[in-house]
Amino acid sequence: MTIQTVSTNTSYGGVQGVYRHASQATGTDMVFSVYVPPHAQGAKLPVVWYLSGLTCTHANVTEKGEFRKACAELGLIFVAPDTSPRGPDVPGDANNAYDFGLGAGFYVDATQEPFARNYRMWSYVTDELPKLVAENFPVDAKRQSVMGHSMGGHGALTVALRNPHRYLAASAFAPIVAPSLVPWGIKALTGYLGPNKDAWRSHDTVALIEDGAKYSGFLVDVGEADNFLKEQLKPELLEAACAKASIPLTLRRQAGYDHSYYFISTFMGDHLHWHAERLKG
Ligand SMILES: N[C@@H](CCC(=O)N[C@@H](CS)C(=O)NCC(=O)O)C(=O)O
Repeated sequence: MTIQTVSTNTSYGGVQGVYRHASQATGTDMVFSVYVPPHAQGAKLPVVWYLSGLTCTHANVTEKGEFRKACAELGLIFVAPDTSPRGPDVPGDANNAYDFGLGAGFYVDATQEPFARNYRMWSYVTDELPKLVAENFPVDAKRQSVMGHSMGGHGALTVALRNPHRYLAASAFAPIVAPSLVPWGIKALTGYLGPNKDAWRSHDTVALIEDGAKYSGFLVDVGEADNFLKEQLKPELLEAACAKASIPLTLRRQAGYDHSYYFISTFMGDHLHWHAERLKG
């Protein structure tokens, strides 16, 4: 599997790169970013996966996430995939809405037409891209963790709950915790997986926990001034599910913060320290 370098820039003594490759999973070219911190030659480093939210590419967090200083200090590789397949032949939302189709893959493998061929973001982020990154960067595959924002917070929590031994830590900014119950999620899961709600449960954090999935603990930040908090995010449902299942949850309600990268970048350092603590060799 080969990758093409789009750009590299030195930052905090490491290298911030952007790369392109032909994805088998999505049948399209995909672009992703990787930050490799300064490290001793031959060293293998832990890797943090960051899954982005609606409308994002790799670029939003790469440019606005302010993760590099902490990653350089903590010795963490940081990988940011795109949020959907893209290209002239990839079907999107019929009305060009921002919350379905391009930029809104929801980290599932679609089963419904016309999306099933390209919208395979679950396979992409849990299988194809990890293999590609391990082949091309100094990754210690035994030390991986995952975080994300909003739709990507949903992705991070579901990926962790379904692969608890591979991802040693999981955290989220403003995650969609119960997509089966909120407008963004209902639209996406119906469109990609069809109307049978049984098929949605393995892509719903609260449902996965209700169905018995276990995890060592989550760090979740939400902003109290986030316009999506009450209708789409509903952190109280995660709080209740974790309490019932005895899954440790650190849920922080941050006064004054909204849904934006001003919020994410403020608490990015806290999250990376949380991950580094759990990724120690
Ligand atoms: N206000 C946005 C809603 C989508 C949104 O807030 N997206 C979040 C993730 S759910 C985001 O990170 N947007 C890109 C950015 O802030 O850079 C829109 O209508 O495009």
